[in-house]
Amino acid sequence: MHVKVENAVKDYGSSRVLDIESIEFKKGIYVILGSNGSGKSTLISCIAGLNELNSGNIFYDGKKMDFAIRNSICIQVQKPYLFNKSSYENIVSGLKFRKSSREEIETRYNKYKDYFEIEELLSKKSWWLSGGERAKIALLRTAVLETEMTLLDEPTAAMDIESSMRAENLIKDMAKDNRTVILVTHDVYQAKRIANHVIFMDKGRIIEMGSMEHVLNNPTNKLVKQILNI
Ligand SMILES: Nc1ncnc2c1ncn2[C@@H]1O[C@H](COP(=O)(O)OP(=O)(O)OP(=O)(O)O)[C@@H](O)[C@H]1O
Repeated sequence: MHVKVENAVKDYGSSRVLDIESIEFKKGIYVILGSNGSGKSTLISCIAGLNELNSGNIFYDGKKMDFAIRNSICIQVQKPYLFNKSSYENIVSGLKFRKSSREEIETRYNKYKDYFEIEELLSKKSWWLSGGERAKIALLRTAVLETEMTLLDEPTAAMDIESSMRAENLIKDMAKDNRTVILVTHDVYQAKRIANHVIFMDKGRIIEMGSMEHVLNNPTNKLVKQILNI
């Protein structure tokens, strides 16, 4: 899906939290980095249609948001809510909500369940899971939907190193077949490992963007240079 954000402004009271002239997302993994409060979550929640811009436009393959587009986008928010059901029920809950057939649910579940070692978690009610365990179940619930565009807000923040690596493999697979992933993270190393494109934000604005390779080799912004340790 080709998403174009134009002249996007979002204000909360008198404070402007998003002020973006233009940005486009096509296929691959786009990683958004930036300090706390720089507008990363606001941007992706506006793209997902969870939040409204005060002014500006977002076009999806040249069109405005509608029901079909909404169904081809999935956002995993920073603190995903899990139902107080088994981990299995949580993983397939989005598919059930979208009225997938029983066969489809089983096929998708089996396709994704081994990205993490979740055997022990399956019988547990989600409310008893640790933070990292919940993060794995949430990411699987997002992955099984196989949406054309997936927006992820710090999905690995609570995971241990090995689990983060597994999650990164899953995220790479979410961007296969010309699909798009937009990942918000504070982990520059993670960005270096998996990003095709990188966007740096500061105070609601984009201060640097481009292919990962280009930005790594030719950062122009002083803050970006510092973050990348260049
Ligand atoms: N509903 C709201 N009402 C008022 N201010 C808000 C609201 N939601 C977000 N903000 C403010 O908007 C700014 C941008 O927030 P946002 O969550 O997009 O930042 P972020 O870059 O994702 O930060 P972090 O890295 O800490 O997750 C922050 O200053 C935040 O306090």
